[in-house]
Amino acid sequence: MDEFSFIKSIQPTGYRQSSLIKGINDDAAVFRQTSQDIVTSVDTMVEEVHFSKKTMTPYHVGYRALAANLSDLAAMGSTPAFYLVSLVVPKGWNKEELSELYRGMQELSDKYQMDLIGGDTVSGKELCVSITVFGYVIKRMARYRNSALAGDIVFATGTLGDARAGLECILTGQDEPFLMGRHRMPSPRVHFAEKLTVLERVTLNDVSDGIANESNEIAEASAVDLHLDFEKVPYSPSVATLFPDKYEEWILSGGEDFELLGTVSEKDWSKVQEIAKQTNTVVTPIGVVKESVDQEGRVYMVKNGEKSILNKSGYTHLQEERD
Ligand SMILES: Nc1ncnc2c1ncn2[C@@H]1O[C@H](COP(=O)(O)OP(=O)(O)OP(=O)(O)O)[C@@H](O)[C@H]1O
Ligand SMILES: Cc1ncc(C[n+]2csc(CCOP(=O)(O)O)c2C)c(N)n1
Ligand SMILES: [Mg+2]
Ligand SMILES: [Mg+2]
Ligand SMILES: [Mg+2]
Repeated sequence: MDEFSFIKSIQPTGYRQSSLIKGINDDAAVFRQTSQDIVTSVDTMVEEVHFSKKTMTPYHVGYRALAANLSDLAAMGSTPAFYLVSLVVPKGWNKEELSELYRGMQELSDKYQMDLIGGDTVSGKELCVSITVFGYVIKRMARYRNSALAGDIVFATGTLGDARAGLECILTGQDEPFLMGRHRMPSPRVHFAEKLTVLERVTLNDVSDGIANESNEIAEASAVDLHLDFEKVPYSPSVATLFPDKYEEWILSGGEDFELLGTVSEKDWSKVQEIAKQTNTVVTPIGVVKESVDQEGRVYMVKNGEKSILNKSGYTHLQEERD
């Protein structure tokens, strides 16, 4: 297989998005949009950083790579439309493995009616999958991290810490299909976030690094303080049972759960609950937003009756170089 026969093999047979003018097979893709705002983002998965041959099959790599990008589109309240895939392929990856990687992406893109409209394929040392996504959102309705206000309820979707626990199960050979699935095939909260469009204001951030990070990003961007209650943070009982010494850390900073952390006014909380019900999403209130006296924006967490500052923590790329 060479670069060009590979590209031919992954070319879609048809496109779904009516705004697409030119897809794969020219120097670039073209789509036209006049009535909505366009949301775009890119996230990358690298072998030995985000996955290894031991932790994921090629199918999982494709699925997880697109899921992480869809999670950012969800965190902006947008509807997914297009994606482009940039691949660095090491020697030793065969055609079947690459087509499995695309099957993983396709499973999710079919679910959300997305079109694959381009990419790039080069050879290199480690497998690296970089996906660029585009989504649409009603004009001026994109959901930012800077819109939290004092009095808001802080909420989280799903359960936190599952992906980190799932990774541990995979690495240590414990057969826990649910947790392993949460690591390999996370569920971006696209439908839930889209439906929140009916709300005047909601603050959203997706949980890629862990709520210790993401809550601080909301607090800083909005210049408010978030007061979280540790006892309310949702997690799967099996995580606590299997990893009694680790689960408290993992639910705050395990990362890779691709759930949503948000804030919304108290008056709209019942609507959020209703939308959660409609979209089969579990949503849990975990704290409140208060004014920040010095506008710095901090996160406080009450645990065992004691309140302390919750600092950013979790996985940070480039850490060694900085130390
Ligand atoms: N190399 C880069 N060049 C330009 N902008 C970047 C680069 N890396 C990150 N950014 C920008 O920095 C901001 C934060 O990016 P970050 O990747 O932390 O967000 P995220 O995708 O939500 O988190 P994660 O990568 O953990 O999923 C985004 O606006 C992103 O586009
Ligand atoms: C084999 C293997 N080792 C370690 C990890 C853990 N890990 C890698 S990146 C990341 C944070 C999110 O990264 P990003 O900021 O790029 O979204 C975490 C928690 C893994 N998934 N696989
Ligand atoms: Mg990113
Ligand atoms: Mg994000
Ligand atoms: Mg991201």
